Amino acid sequence: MSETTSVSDQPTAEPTPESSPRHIRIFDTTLRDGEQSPGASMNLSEKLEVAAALSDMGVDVIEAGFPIASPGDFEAVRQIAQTVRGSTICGLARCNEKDIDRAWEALKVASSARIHVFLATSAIHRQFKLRMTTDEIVERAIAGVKRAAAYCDDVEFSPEDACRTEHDFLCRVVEAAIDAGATTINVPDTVGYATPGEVFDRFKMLCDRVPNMDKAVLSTHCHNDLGMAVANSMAAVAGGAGQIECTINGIGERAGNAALEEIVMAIKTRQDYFNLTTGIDSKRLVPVSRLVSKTTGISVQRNKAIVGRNAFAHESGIHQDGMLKERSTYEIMSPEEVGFSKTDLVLGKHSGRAALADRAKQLGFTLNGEQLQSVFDRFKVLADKKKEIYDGDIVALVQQQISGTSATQWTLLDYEVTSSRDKTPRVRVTLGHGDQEFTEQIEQGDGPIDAAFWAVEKITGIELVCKDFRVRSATLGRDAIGEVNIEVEHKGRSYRGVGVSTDSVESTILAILNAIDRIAAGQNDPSENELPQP
Ligand SMILES: CC(=O)SCCNC(=O)CCNC(=O)[C@H](O)C(C)(C)COP(=O)(O)OP(=O)(O)OC[C@H]1O[C@@H](n2cnc3c(N)ncnc32)[C@H](O)[C@@H]1OP(=O)(O)O
Ligand SMILES: CC(C)C(=O)C(=O)O
Ligand SMILES: [Mg+2]
Repeated sequence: MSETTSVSDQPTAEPTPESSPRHIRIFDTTLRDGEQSPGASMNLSEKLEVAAALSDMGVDVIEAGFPIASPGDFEAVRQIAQTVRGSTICGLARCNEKDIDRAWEALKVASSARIHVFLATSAIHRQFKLRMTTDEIVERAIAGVKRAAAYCDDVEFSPEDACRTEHDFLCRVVEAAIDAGATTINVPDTVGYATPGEVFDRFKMLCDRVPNMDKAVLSTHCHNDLGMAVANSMAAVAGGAGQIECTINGIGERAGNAALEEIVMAIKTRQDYFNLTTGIDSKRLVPVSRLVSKTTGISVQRNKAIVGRNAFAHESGIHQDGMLKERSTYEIMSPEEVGFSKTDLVLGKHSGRAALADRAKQLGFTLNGEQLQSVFDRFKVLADKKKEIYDGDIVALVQQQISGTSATQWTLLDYEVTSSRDKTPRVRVTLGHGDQEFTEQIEQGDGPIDAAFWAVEKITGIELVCKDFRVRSATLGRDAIGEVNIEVEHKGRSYRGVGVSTDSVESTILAILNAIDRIAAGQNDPSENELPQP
């Protein structure tokens, strides 16, 4: 590395912003649009818990529901308005008297309340859904905003489907809504159709063309039908928006809304580029994500940005090696920043020695080069069989190494077992000894384990009396490692053996071979062979 380069240097964004960052309001609509996700309905106490968590996290505005929708929604908005402090509480209303009156009825107890009035403006919605002319839409929008403004001074107006609305008409409606008292103008991409370039142009167009645009905050509300909700939200901000509407985990109607955690971390991580800030405590993102997932029953996909289980997990050896040397090689933000406890170096078939040695060390084992190589070779064989390697797997592999199995003179090359309820088990075992191979196939014994004993005895010519046989699961999961511990008697002396594998027959054969190695080495005191604890 050259003297002038620091490890924390990221590629420089152009141009480098010099002014102080612009604050972006975070408007969370998990409890309203998020709840519109099929199957995501929440009950009153769940909504209260989520609202409190959102407020604690620093959300500026919480859209708590759509009070006219049902008595339950009304009560949830009312109780959230009554109990949650620190955030503005908002309720949604169509552009009609009943909706707006009902919304205010629920919101009036809030210390800071907002009525959010919406009316679609696009030609498709005007013609087919509302069956209204452009003049009627403007008139209705004005009347709705005025009614809301008579109740409270914080009124948001959304021209629904704004991103498919003709520019001229959108400007006309927005100007009229601001004149009528709207303090926030939300420009939704209701059907997730827009692209970032188009969103930027539309917001810029509104800033340039609507004469009273400076009297209201512009807001963005993007849906994720084409997977562009977050990118579109950021484009809106670049075009002049000061508020972003989003939901935890990106839940919402159809493919969902822009994900709050992604927006917040994009702003935080790329402050060098965007020069923006939010009031969100990013350490709350993972806990709140978990809460919403548990409450709605909508699980978070493993590879979900920021809050997914894999978001800070690295499995590849090359990445893990880089991470162990310097974390910024493969992490653009720290897991602790978003509320995870730590980076997860997952051991699996793509891992290398550096990560294996590191994990063994964390588990209390310091391996020398030879030991590491031996454990690594068996680790790779195991990793080919198992999807995930748990800490218990590593402990078992290292213990096997320390207890001397690697020095075996007999090695298991192959085996095949056939067993059924009524028939005598059949086992074929192939062992290696030096550069020789020996295969024995027998049909004998009470079960596959017994048959394995017979086959190994036959090949090695060493007679064994099994005094103790224990199998325990050394790890978790259905594909857990089975650790077999045996005590055998040979010529009046006792010997122990241990074997580990995901297959209990294989663990048994490995344990027998381990005991046979001890017989050959004269290690007949079982107490000496006890496995060291990590
Ligand atoms: C883009 C969005 O996310 S908008 C919010 C969507 N969320 C929801 O719809 C969830 C809650 N909704 C509900 O519980 C119900 O739809 C209710 C209670 C609001 C209304 O129920 P209903 O009175 O039975 O009406 P329904 O839902 O069948 O149809 C909607 C009506 O509202 C009208 N409407 C739709 N948007 C608006 C609006 N912004 N302003 C005024 N009227 C509107 C429609 O034209 C239709 O009227 P019509 O029956 O005269 O044709
Ligand atoms: C109510 C409005 C803002 C909405 O959810 C949308 O247009 O997607
Ligand atoms: Mg929406």
